Amino acid sequence: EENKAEGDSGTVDVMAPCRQLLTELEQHEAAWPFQMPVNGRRFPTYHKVIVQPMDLHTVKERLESDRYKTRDDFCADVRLIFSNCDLFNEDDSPVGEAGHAMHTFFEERVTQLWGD
Ligand SMILES: Cc1ncccc1N[C@@H](C)c1cnc2ccsc2c1
Repeated sequence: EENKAEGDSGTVDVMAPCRQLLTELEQHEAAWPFQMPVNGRRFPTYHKVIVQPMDLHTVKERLESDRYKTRDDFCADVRLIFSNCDLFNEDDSPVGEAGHAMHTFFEERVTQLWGD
């Protein structure tokens, strides 16, 4: 869906880079723990510790339903995935290591795309 902003040459899709970056995150080899919401039955303490769960599928649904008005809104939800991961998982655990790898990759791409 095109963004409503009118440039001089028609609409400008300001969220296109976010969709591209989300696809790269989904395809990353370390994305496996973050594709879908954490299952509370498999991890009964998770929702006691993590007050705002987030995952890549939820980010995709929000992006596709125009819930993000700026790229900062998008980045804040993606960063929530990694802060939740840091809080619940040991650094030297498989999920913890995957979270660090994904977070490093994400911040490097944010700098390349938006360079601020
Ligand atoms: C990101 C995260 N944080 C804390 C706990 C879980 C997870 N991920 C889930 C998908 C997950 C992560 N690892 C395993 C291993 C067997 S089932 C399963 C499910």
